[in-house]
Amino acid sequence: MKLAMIGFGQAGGKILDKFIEYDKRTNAGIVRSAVAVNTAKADLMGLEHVPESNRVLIGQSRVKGHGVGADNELGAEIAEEDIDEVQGAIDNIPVHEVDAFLVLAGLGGGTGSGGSPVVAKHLKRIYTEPVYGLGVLPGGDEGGIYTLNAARSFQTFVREVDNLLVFDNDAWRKTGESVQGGYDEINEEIVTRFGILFGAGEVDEGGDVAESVVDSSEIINTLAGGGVSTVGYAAETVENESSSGGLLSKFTGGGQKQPEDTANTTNRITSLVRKAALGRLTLPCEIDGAERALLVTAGPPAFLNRKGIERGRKWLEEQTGSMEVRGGDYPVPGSDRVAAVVLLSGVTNVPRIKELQQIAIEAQENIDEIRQESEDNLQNLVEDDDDELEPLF
Ligand SMILES: Nc1nc2c(ncn2[C@@H]2O[C@H](COP(=O)(O)OP(=O)(O)OP(=O)(O)O)[C@@H](O)[C@H]2O)c(=O)[nH]1
Repeated sequence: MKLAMIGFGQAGGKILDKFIEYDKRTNAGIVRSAVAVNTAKADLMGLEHVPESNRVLIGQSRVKGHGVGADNELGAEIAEEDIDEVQGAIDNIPVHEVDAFLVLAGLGGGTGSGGSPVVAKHLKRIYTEPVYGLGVLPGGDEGGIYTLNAARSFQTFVREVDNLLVFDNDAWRKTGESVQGGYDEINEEIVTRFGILFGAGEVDEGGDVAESVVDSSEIINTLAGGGVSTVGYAAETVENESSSGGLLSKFTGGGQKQPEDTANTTNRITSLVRKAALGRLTLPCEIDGAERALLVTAGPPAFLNRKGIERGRKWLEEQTGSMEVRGGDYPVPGSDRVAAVVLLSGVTNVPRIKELQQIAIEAQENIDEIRQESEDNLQNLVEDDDDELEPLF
């Protein structure tokens, strides 16, 4: 499926950069256009793959290219004020060639957290293509302001997009390591999962057509209906004689596909599907209650089969309780891996989201209290002033 990606803020830009690199490396053909937006000039200059002409610096008159310092209200204000500059870059996207927009951002900071919902709303008003979000939640060790920003931005972002795909940094940091230490690895995890998912709908017509190739409309239908989505992934290395790599193949007569035992193929796929759905999800949650799901099995065509997908799909239906579970192949002839990617859409039983919502409610109550307090103080001041004025007359 072809996407127009808009990376907002530092995290959004870096993940976008990684997506382009993945696209070049794997020939997946998912990034049709890429635009990076930021209030910090240094972050835009640090990007490697986003074309320079598609890097948009906003808020120059307000923050002079230095970022908004985790102030997401300022991030949102600037995005609104400078939306024409963002639109200027989007105008260069051949929108008739894309299947959807994907707005990427870290929700804990200021620029991406505040700006991404603003841009998503704008895109939805102008274009008929679906607008998805890829929102990154902060690590628990990053401090209160990041959590509060994420709590507020999450609520707005999920409302503005057609579906919010979520990645939780907190669930992915290694024990004893802060998130900051491992962004490169984390970003690689993000693009692998979402790359296979979106790449599945982008198989060349002339290429290897497997028994049931995933179509981009199946991805769109799984994401339709809104809400929050999470993705699971599991992979296993296989001895693919036709894999492009491996000097050994020259000597062993590589290129001849070894017919695999069908039962083996089916069993491998079934267990990969279980590992993907029950292992670490991009946003950890209970999988029962997911409204819709999509299963993609990727790998060399000789290692994919319809029976494996059918079994995996049935198992997912039982586990999620959903009647809308789609599934299909993503043939990658040169690969030496078989992978299962499970997209769970419309998930409701998510502890991290409940925690964030609670934080947002408490913050809102505190804000009301603070406002009330300052109004009372103001009133007292006025009354005090009145008291002081009276004796004069
Ligand atoms: N997964 C991932 N998360 C990141 C990365 N960089 C930053 N983050 C997360 O994103 C949040 C901070 O957002 P940034 O994107 O750095 O901030 P910003 O949107 O540029 O906003 P300001 O710096 O405040 O102007 C934090 O919660 C980080 O955990 C990254 O490369 N990968």
